[in-house]
Amino acid sequence: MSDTERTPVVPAQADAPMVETLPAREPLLEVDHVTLRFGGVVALNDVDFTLYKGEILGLIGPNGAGKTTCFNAMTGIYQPSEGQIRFRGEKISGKKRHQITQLGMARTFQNIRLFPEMTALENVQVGADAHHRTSVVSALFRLPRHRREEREGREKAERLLEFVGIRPRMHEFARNLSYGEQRRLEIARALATDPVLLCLDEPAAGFNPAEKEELLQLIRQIRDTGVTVLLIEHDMRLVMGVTDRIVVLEFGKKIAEGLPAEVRDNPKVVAAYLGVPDDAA
Ligand SMILES: Nc1ncnc2c1ncn2[C@@H]1O[C@H](COP(=O)(O)OP(=O)(O)OP(=O)(O)O)[C@@H](O)[C@H]1O
Repeated sequence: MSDTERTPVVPAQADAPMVETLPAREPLLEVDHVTLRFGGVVALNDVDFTLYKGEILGLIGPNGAGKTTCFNAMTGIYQPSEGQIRFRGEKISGKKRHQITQLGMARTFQNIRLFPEMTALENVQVGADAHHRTSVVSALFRLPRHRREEREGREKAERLLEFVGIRPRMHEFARNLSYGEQRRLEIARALATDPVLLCLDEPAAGFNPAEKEELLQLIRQIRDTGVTVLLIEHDMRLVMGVTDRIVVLEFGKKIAEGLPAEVRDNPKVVAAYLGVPDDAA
């Protein structure tokens, strides 16, 4: 895929046309009857759903429902025992992590994974470096092309830090950033690979209500630049406020899928969240 097919998330895009609120119905990621077992544990049981281009999809469910396993299967960490996952029409199975990144998928992790001894700027530049084309020779001798890419990478990293709201902290070591700033930095680093799909694994974990609200705004801004977003979350209220559609897992099975209001009123979902037995819901 050429770089021009991607929509980079940088402030230069701020005046780009807004994506329609209604999801475009072009499939981007297809989870096709996926079952995934760990020994005797069926972490995903015939899970089937599609993520459409331009939407914010919430993947929710109580603890142990299979959300992270589903994410890990989508991002190539686990291979499904049965079924398959397609991203932009291509099978994910058998692809290496960097190939999936090159295809345009980026993710953040439930437990923050930054380089603590690098600055915020350097952490983002590492992401942007994935797209550099210069050879080792060019880098070693600092040929003009390499120098230009280095400069562009830095400018892009600065714009991304501005976009996520932590540019004033760009020279700070990642370990010195506040928890909320580190979460934003993770998002900036993921965006540096110019993804078409950004997968966020519980990005609001540990946030207070004000921080959650700010994060929702950031997620909307990301979507408005043309990036499709998949959001794992178990805070139902948070998901309701930002997603176009929601898929609900419980014990590895999809128990509901639909618009936020439909999902919220679904008795199975209410039961799953309140721990009410199915037949009493
Ligand atoms: N590597 C693994 N080996 C064995 N079992 C696993 C592994 N990863 C996940 N599981 C099991 O698979 C099931 C689904 O776990 P998963 O972490 O995907 O749930 P989750 O919905 O992300 O939960 P949480 O909200 O607590 O993060 C659980 O029963 C879990 O114990």
